[in-house]
Order: sequence, then C-alpha cells, then structure tokens
Amino acid sequence: MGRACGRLAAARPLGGRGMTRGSDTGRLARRELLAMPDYLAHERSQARRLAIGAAWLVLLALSLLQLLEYLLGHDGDRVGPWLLHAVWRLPALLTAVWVLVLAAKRPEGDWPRPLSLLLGFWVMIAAWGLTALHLGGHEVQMHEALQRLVITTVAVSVLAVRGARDLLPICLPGIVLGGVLLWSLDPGPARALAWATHPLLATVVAAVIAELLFRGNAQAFLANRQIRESALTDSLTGLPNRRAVDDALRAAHARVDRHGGHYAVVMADLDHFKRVNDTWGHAVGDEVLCELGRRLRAELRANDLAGRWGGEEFLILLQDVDADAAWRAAEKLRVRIGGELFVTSAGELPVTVSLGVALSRGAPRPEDVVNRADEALYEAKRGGRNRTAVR
Ligand SMILES: Nc1nc2c(ncn2[C@@H]2O[C@H](COP(=O)(O)OP(=O)(O)OP(=O)(O)O)[C@@H](O)[C@H]2O)c(=O)[nH]1
Repeated sequence: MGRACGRLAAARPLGGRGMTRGSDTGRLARRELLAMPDYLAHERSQARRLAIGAAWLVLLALSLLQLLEYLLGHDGDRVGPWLLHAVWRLPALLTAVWVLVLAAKRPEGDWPRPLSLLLGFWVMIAAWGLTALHLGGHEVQMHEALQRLVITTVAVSVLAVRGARDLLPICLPGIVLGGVLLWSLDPGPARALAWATHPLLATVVAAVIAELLFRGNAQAFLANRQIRESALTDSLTGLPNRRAVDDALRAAHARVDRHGGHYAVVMADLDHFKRVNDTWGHAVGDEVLCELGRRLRAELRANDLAGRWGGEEFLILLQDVDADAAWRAAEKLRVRIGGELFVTSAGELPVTVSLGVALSRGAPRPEDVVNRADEALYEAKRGGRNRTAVR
C-alpha cells in the first residue's frame, strides 16, 4: 500500500501542472502539451534558436549563390533575370533580417507566428509574379524565378517550426498555382528534377522536418521535466520534497519583500508516530504518511503548498495570510486530520498532528520563519499534542 501511494503520487505533477496521462510523448496530444505553460516557453525558445540559425543560413546561402552566379558569369549579359533573382531573394532576406531584429528586441516574444505570416505574404506575391511572367510569355525567367522561390520556401519555412501548420494553408494556394503553371509549360519527364525541387514538395518536406523537430523537442522536454519533477517530489507521499519546499519558501519570501504582505509557515508533526511504527510496522506507518499527504493536499487552497520536510514532519506554506487566518487554516487541518480515522491495512487508526504556526512579519530570512514555526510546534507538543500553537 505504501508503495502504491508513492507510485500514484509520483504521476501527479508539482503544483497541479503537467501531464494528465502517463509520460508517453507519442500519446500526448499537442493540445495537452500546449496546455503546459512551461512547455510553451520551452517551445518558443527552441523556435527562436532555430529561427536565428535558419536566418543566418539563408543569408549565407543567398550570398554564396550570388557569388557563384557572378563567378560563373551568369549575370553580366542577362540583367533582367539577375534582377528577377534579387527580387525573389528579397522575401528571404527581409524575413531573415526581421528574425534577427526580433530576436534582439523581443528575446522572449511570441514572434514565429508573425514571421510565418510574413513569409506566407511573400510567397503569395511571388506566386502572382510567376503568373504575370507566364502571361507575359517569359517562360525561362519564370522557371528561374520558380527555383528562387524553392530556395526561399525551403529555407525559410523551416523557421516556422512552431507554426508549420499555420504556414501550410497560407503558402499552399500560391505554391499550387506555381506548380500548375509549371506543369502547363512542360509536363515531360525531363522536368523530374524541377519537380523534385518543386515548392510544394519542398514545403511539405520542411513541414515534416519541423514536425520531427517538434516531436524530438517534446520528448526531450518531457524527459527533462520528469527528471526535474522526481528530483523535487517525495517518492512516498508525492508531495513536494524538502528542496521544493525550500525553493517555494524563498520565492514567497522574495515576493513579500518586493510587494509587501505576509506568508505563514505551518510545521505539522504526527503525534506519537513512533508507536504506529512499533505497533503495526513500518509499512503501515508509510500508509499513514501517504494518507496524511492526501488530506493536506485536499484541504489547501490552490496557491498554498504542503511538502514533506523530513520524517513525519510536514511544512505548509500559506500565501497572503495574517496571523488569524493562518491559525484558522492550521486548526482546520488539525481537525480534518484528527477528526476521521485513517484507513490502513492494519485497520482504522486514530491519528493526530501538532502544528506550529509562524507569520513572516519582520523575519529577515525564510529560515527565521521556519525556526519560529518549529518553536511553536515544540510548544504545541509540550502543551499535550493534537493542538496548534502560534509564534
Ligand atoms: N513508516 C515511516 N516512519 C518514519 C518515516 N520517517 C520517519 N519515521 C518514523 O517517525 C518516528 C518519529 O518518532 P519521534 O521523533 O519519536 O516522534 P513521535 O513518536 O511522533 O513523537 P512526537 O513527535 O513527540 O509526538 C520514528 O519512529 C521514525 O522511524 C517514514 O518515511 N516512514
């Protein structure tokens, strides 16, 4: 039973966040992933890194292409197509520059979506340009322009790793239009290579790459998250462990230092717990600890926190309370725990706790609040147990 409690609790994420079903990434819907605020932040930062890398790649590739064309002497006698190339490169160049500006100005911003919208816009313009060339009878230029469009689309669409699904519906009409025009020009097998680099195919490939990257990211993220959570969770009760409680205490202390207000620390300790272990065995003691964890969790408000401080001692952090409210909350816990027998494999056992309450008021460090709560707990024990004392 004790181990079952631990397993059950381990699946429950800290602070109510996280996975609702197992840890298998393959079965986790994107919807569920996006409901995790920390996953969203992770995905944004991944997309940003990828976008910056891809933007530099595009800039580099375009410069090299330009240089290559110059070295091969493709430019001199055909000013028209050369200008045309420059025009097709403009979307990628502008997008790349914009990525760099956004990355510098809004490091945490949600900008891959506007980025993909801009790209979609440029692709549509390009598609209409192709139509104009076709209608004007400039097939050669149109073919070359299409190749430029391929480069632009492939390179820049990878930027939209987060918005691949947004990108496709925007780009597809323009790309399909380009494909139909190409087909109508020369549908023979000699165009196989052109088809292989066809923008439609290229965009689908880019979307698949983006999806694979997304899945890889999600898997790595969930694995890390699990490691992080198990490092902060007490394996027996599933409550935050001492390290997690310590972090929460420091955060609460910093918050009241900055914004004012108070928090309270309640130290709760099972009464005569040694007797439970000695009489019924350690496994039954574990069951009692598990049940205590469940009752603490059930009684607390969403922004309060209960964690296992060590052994049979639990620390409860109450946010935004005065001394009176903290005392009332502690009393409610005491009554809830002592008022109902604990069902264990050894039968129904009476269990009580003693509680010590301290308010953060005037404490320079969180440790001082904890020490005062400890002193109050000692007082409650000395006073006869199953009671609450305040310091
Ligand atoms: N089953 C179980 N027992 C634990 C665990 N951690 C600590 N304990 C036991 O908790 C008991 C604490 O005993 P004491 O410190 O004497 O406290 P107490 O018997 O509760 O007495 P008071 O606190 O004075 O009311 C010891 O028997 C420990 O072995 C645990 O994870 N599981």
